[in-house]
Amino acid sequence: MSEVVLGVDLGTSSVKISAVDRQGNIVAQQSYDYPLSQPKPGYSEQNPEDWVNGTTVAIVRLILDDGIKPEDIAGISYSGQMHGLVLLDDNNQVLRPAILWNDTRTTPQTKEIAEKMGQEFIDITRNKALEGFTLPKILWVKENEPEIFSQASSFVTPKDYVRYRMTGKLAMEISDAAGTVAMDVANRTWSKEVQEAFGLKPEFFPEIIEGPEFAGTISPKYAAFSGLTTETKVFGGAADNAAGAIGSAILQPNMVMSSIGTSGVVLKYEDNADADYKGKVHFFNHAIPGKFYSMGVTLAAGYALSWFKKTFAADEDFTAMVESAGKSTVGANGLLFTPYLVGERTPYADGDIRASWTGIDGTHKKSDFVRSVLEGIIFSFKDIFDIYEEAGTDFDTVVAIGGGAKSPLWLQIQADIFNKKVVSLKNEQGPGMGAAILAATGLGWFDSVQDAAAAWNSFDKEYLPDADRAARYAEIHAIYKQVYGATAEISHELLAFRRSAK
Ligand SMILES: Nc1ncnc2c1ncn2[C@@H]1O[C@H](COP(=O)(O)OP(=O)(O)O)[C@@H](O)[C@H]1O
Ligand SMILES: O=C(CO)[C@@H](O)[C@H](O)COP(=O)(O)O
Repeated sequence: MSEVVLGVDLGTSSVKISAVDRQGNIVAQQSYDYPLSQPKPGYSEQNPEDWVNGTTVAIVRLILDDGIKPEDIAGISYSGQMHGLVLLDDNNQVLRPAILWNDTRTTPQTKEIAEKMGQEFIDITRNKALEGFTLPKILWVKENEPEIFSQASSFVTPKDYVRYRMTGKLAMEISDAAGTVAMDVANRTWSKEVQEAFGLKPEFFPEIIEGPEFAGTISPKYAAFSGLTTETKVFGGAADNAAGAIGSAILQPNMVMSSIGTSGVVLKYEDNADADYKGKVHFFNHAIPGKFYSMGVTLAAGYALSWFKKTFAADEDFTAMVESAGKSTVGANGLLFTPYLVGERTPYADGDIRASWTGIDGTHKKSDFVRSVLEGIIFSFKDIFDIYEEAGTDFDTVVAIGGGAKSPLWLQIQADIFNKKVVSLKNEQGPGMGAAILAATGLGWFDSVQDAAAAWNSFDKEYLPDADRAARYAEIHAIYKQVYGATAEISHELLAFRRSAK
């Protein structure tokens, strides 16, 4: 077999590794699931050791089951779930479970940041301090677990931790560093203002590296553990959404990415740091050196569908359950679902909002409920599209990626609700492909990330909007938009009631 690169996509539900040859073909793929721990309402944690073990099992299977020769693996890079806090001691030992991107315990810390730094925080980090970002998590540990924080000497985000375990070298790649909201995004450095305002030492912040930058080789210890050789070169990688954008060739402002993973994301490529969305969407450094991207996030997208399946259709096949929505109608016969199962980010930065069904009728069938979930998730994406449209941005093509892009019915629902052309990839592994592209660029197989993304681009089927369905969806989306305001107070009271339970 010829040379390959490995793209390691460290998601929230599983790690998926794609072996990609020099022509951009995925020659083998392996994945490994790991659990999510939700010990209290709003909490979401994982054990970093599960990421390392899952990654290692998938690599071992690529070697033993798929016949990938270790000496043919020229390079490895990563895509990683963003914002998770992995706190490390002096010896780089993990001090507590990682606090993830969808953990919303940090509302007091987000208020503290806003009160202390106000507009200056948004001007520097280009983001509002939201619950999911890493800085509020750091402050939460500092305030709530001082004995643990006193032992902390550094921190990293999830895929940067896995890369550390594979190479022995600690660093943070820039698109994930931006997602900590402790960076001066336009100047591409850690922000001294943020460090001083919150009493965090500069040494606490690891070195920042670029997406395609060489980060080391596989360490002898990890080679013995995994079967890899110490010749394999390792490169920085990207935050999963930046990697997804690279893997789906979102390289021009007329295209957006729609990703349905555990979270949901609408992402736009930004050539420079000029755009000003006033903190309504996130704005981060890209893993393409010198570039940026903006995005809005639905906290529970694929998660909402998986929750529905686990709770109401545990014995059904996933694909069959999703396709049963075809028996319902546009608008699920008047049943509306909002997907705020773990709070929301965009457009409502509200960690305490919760999901709802409105309009349940005695005639509704299970297929209506499935369809309402699929539609509610996409209505929430449409809210993000509306922010971009209000800001005067225009685009004509949506590239759909993530586990949710496996369903043709859901892709058509996206086209009809967005009223735009939706394009799928030959393989929905956008982030894994993005990670492979960063390794290929780092190895010098291509002159730039853009060249690699264009060469390995694998657009597949197009889904065009139907004018009648799009018009019906526009009517229902206008009703959907009223649900947040109408349910927020009740939702907050219910959560307070739940939290007060002994
Ligand atoms: N056959 C399917 N049709 C539609 N959606 C699916 C299907 N299988 C899985 N999914 C959705 O894909 C999501 C996982 O996507 P993935 O991109 O793997 O997430 P992550 O990167 O967060 O681990 C699940 O939460 C699930 O809702
Ligand atoms: O918090 C965000 C982006 O800001 C999430 O998109 C995470 O990056 C997790 O991604 P998935 O596991 O859903 O791919």
